[in-house]
Amino acid sequence: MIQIEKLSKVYRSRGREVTAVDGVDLTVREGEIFGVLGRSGAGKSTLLRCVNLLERPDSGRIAVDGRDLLSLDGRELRRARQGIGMIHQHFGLLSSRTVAGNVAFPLEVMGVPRSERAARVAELLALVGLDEHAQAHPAQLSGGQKQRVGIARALAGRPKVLLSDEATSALDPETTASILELLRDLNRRLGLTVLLITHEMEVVKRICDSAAIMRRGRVAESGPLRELLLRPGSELARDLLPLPDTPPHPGAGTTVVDVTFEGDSADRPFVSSLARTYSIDVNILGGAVERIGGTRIGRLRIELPGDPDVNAAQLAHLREAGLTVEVRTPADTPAAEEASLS
Ligand SMILES: Nc1ncnc2c1ncn2[C@@H]1O[C@H](COP(=O)(O)OP(=O)(O)OP(=O)(O)O)[C@@H](O)[C@H]1O
Repeated sequence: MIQIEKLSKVYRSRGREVTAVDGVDLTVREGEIFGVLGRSGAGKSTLLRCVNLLERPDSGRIAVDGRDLLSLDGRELRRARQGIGMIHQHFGLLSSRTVAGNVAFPLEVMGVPRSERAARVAELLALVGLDEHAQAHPAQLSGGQKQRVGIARALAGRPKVLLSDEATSALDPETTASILELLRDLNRRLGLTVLLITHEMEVVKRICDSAAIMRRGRVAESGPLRELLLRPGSELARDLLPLPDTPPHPGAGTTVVDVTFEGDSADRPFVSSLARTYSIDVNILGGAVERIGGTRIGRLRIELPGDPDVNAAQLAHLREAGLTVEVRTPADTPAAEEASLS
């Protein structure tokens, strides 16, 4: 649904150049929720704003629903933008207008006749659960309600794509959860493709089907969430399923292994199977389990007696059980892990 190829954007001001987006390739499939994660300054906002050409990239290609946006003329681009809604961290509502007036605004701009507008506004407000607040003004609403107005307004042109710029960053955890639930619900009911940017792991964990990690203008890794988490060396797994940093340097005579597994750990008694098969003591150093997209994915850090070279059979045993197995080396220091989202 969204294809981004070799996209670059450089800001130039007062003789200084900042490469905000640096050769990004990204594919967002139709009907999925795709999260771009990264720290402040990573280039997320710039990337998102390039997708509806609020920001014009220096080079690269952006296709939305099969249309190459950079090749469109003014009128065609305006039409294409109707198919791309956007919501913002600070909602961007017009304080002088009522809730209904805010949602009607894009319909007026699109030239929807007055006779049709009221019904469409009512439909949109019902969709986001705000039908009873149509005549309220933004100042009378909570943050969550304001974002619901923002969502209703973004959906006015029946877009296929919704861009979300840190839509829950200004909200408390409970309200965040309800807005994320609404986005998931709209995604399913309307077949809406959602591209969101966030610095909150919680957002990715709760609703994203796929994700990318951005760092210094580049995509460090991207793909379906489940695949990413099971991929050896995954930064996302490191952040989403953190393990304690004990021990940063595996001591001589032991092997420290991070094992990533899917499904209930009870269904996969790999620790006891390993201990039984090789008559060894397996020490569990830490673990994390999360429910992601309906499946449980977990990571466990375990310690086996003996150096890695004497544990070849034991490691093969784990791999044969379909587990992702990563042997910790002295290079895996906390400092190396700290770099993950920077
Ligand atoms: N209009 C601008 N002019 C000059 N530099 C800019 C402009 N907008 C962004 N930048 C710079 O581009 C880089 C990427 O910024 P961007 O806002 O895209 O990152 P971000 O990941 O969205 O971070 P944040 O969450 O803080 O907005 C930063 O170094 C930023 O200072």
